[in-house]
Amino acid sequence: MEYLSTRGQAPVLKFSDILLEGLAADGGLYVPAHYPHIPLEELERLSRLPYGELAWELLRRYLDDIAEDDLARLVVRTYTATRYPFARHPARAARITPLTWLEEGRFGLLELSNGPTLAFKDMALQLLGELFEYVLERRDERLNILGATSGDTGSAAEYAMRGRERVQVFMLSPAGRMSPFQRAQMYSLQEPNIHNLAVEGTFDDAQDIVKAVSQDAEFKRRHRIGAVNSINWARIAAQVVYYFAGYFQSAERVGEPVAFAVPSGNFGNILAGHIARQMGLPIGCLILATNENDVLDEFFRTGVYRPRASSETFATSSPSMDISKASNFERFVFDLVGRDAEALRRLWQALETQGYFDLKGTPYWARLPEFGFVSGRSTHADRLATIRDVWTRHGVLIDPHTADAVTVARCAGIEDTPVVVLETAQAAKFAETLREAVGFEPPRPAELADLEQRPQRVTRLPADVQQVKDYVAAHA
Ligand SMILES: Cc1ncc(COP(=O)(O)O)c(C=O)c1O
Ligand SMILES: N[C@@H](CCOP(=O)(O)O)C(=O)O
Repeated sequence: MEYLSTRGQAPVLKFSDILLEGLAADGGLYVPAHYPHIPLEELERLSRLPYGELAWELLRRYLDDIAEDDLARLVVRTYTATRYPFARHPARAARITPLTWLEEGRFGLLELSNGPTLAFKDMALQLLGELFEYVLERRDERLNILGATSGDTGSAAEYAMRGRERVQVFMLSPAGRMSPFQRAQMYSLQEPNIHNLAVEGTFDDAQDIVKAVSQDAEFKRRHRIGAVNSINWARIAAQVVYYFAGYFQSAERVGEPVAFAVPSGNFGNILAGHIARQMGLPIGCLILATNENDVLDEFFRTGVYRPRASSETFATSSPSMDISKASNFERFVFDLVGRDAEALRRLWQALETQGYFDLKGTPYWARLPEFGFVSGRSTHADRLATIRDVWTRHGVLIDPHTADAVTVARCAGIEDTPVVVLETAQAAKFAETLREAVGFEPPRPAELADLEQRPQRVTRLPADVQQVKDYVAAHA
């Protein structure tokens, strides 16, 4: 498989190169030259495989410059119940992403947050840890990973990379905008290859810094800068797998449509659903849910994409989705404009010069229904009411991000297909909001009982590209 940049002005590369490259040299994001199509009879066969084998079958189509046997070994050893032990019902942990029906056959939760950091980011990042080590060892290279987090990517990346000899992680997090549990997960890590930098700003500021540093070609080359955010295509590829796993658990028959509801911020999670759909998975529709930071909902309702400034980005009770500039949206728009890199560049130029683009009235907007998106937003009051309702009626505790998707999915009025909500984090990460909703704190795994009491290690920095570069240069 060849990979090209959405902006069309960077070299075409193979998978192992883009794994280490992260952001493309022209500022775009790497995408595969095509999405492999999986016919119905092949879907039937895949539906009978355990998660690890399913992952290998799908990933080998994208990661095709890694020897198939080696990839099988890396993938199968990643997707085990030992790495993803925290299933709602321990007997179902072997499924890796078990489905919990709230209404049998009609409305369910796909558990994606049973890994070490209790968020769906572990689904891809545990594999990325293995892939980085494999490729770096074969090339005898090292990598300095620069990442940005709104709360969950950071800990998942750090847990996956800690102690790995050839990798250092520099993770920017928005100071004061994550839950105490999320902060403690990252800042309590003491491994010398982990560097936590609390930036005075929002997630978008942090992500802008990551992109600015990555676009300084000389700095990137000198310090061998790589990415763990969904900038990195390997993240998206690994996330595609759980749509297949969720589909096979929920469809009455292979071939029948299923809708997926996805709590969204940086657009990586739902982009993976879009790709699964392009590959032939019978996804009826993709229900995109935002919190009060509703830039993406605005686009799907009006055709206007208007990223907002940090000063207009609210700190909400689903903090990991406090994002107003969705990085991966660029990959979707690339498909929407018929993979025309020049058209894509014109739209991103408009973002630079006028702060928005408007697709209403264009042929692109007319094509949008083909892609099956439905969208909606949720507020603090909605998420509290939903958490309370799901607990009272079903005895199931959900986290605030999942609650946003449940809220929006319930309003979407989909009656004719099962609806599967992606459960992106465990309630334990957001104790304060859960207490407000149901009156008690959610249980957590015994091994994390003292998490917030552990000593923390973090460096505070202003949201300034040069200061981040200086820090990386001094510690890389
Ligand atoms: C718990 C949780 N839910 C949902 C999201 C949104 O996912 P995405 O940024 O891929 O749209 C995030 C952050 O990425 C998250 O951490
Ligand atoms: N919500 C994320 C933000 C980063 O998204 P990513 O998927 O691009 O890594 C987080 O929790 O950090």
